[in-house]
Amino acid sequence: MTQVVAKVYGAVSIVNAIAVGKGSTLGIDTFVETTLTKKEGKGIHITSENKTISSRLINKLIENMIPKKILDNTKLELDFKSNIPTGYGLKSSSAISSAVVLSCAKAFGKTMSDEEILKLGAKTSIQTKVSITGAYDDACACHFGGFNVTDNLKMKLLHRELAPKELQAIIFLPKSRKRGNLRKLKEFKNAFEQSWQLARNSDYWNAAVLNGIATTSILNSEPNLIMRLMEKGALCATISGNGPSIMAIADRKNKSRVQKEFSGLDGKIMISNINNKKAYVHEL
Ligand SMILES: Nc1ncnc2c1ncn2[C@@H]1O[C@H](COP(=O)(O)OP(=O)(O)O)[C@@H](O)[C@H]1O
Ligand SMILES: O=C(O)C1=C[C@@H](OP(=O)(O)O)[C@@H](O)[C@H](O)C1
Repeated sequence: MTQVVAKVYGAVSIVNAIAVGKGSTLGIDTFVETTLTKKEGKGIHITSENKTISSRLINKLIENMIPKKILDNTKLELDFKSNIPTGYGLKSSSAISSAVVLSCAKAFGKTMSDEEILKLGAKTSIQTKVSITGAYDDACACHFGGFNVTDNLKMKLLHRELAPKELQAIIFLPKSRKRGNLRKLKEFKNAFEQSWQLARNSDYWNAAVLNGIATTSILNSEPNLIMRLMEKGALCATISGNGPSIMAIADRKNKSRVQKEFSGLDGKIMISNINNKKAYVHEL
């Protein structure tokens, strides 16, 4: 029996990649932890906090990695612990993908580069329709932490750098989980291209504000909220990913004022530190 544990962190968006195929992201210290047990036998059994779940994404990742002949003679048990809310734009799917690939590679003695791990996750997310572009931007931030700037269509990480670790992400999770019409994002390519160019030049806060004004306007959210958060001293504010979460980055001095802006709204508030740590895996 082999047992391995992989831990991968969460992230927020700076620039949504759907419109122009290029994105930017920032690591935060939410996480997904996978414990993989490999035994003699057959079948894949997935649990999340001890409840059985089914996941096409996870099954497909394993199928894409491990030859059928080997899988037919191996029993795999994967248990997930996660504090990343799923389906809010906070990168749970990218974190899960990296955690599965990292743990399978370790358990089966497969040497994979970071790029191979990330590309496999991105390709599988397109294959299973979990993402549109492959979300290579999200995958990089979950895997490496810090700021990341990517070309998702080429699956290339163009730049990454550490982020100021004293800052915090203040994240609002609206009670209504409705997401807007994503096809509309492509009608405003110019705004996203400009926003990505700012991120490419390491001007992340302006990039995120422009992304925030564009995404809130297009996805029927509240552009005014972005302005109000900025007035309260946020360094930036935007919808994260396709939403519906809204994130603001602030220093500790302005955190409470920014947080208060969310407190009258219907939903939950989450505070997270910035993450610059890389994902990791080890054998138990
Ligand atoms: N804990 C989990 N267990 C299994 N699958 C998960 C888990 N978390 C996320 N996923 C996968 O990720 C998808 C959510 O992806 P998406 O809608 O892009 O939101 P997010 O921004 O959280 O990544 C889920 O539908 C599921 O396929
Ligand atoms: O489907 C995709 O390719 C993407 C989905 C969005 O993220 P979420 O899945 O977190 O909403 C977006 O931010 C990312 O740049 C690309």
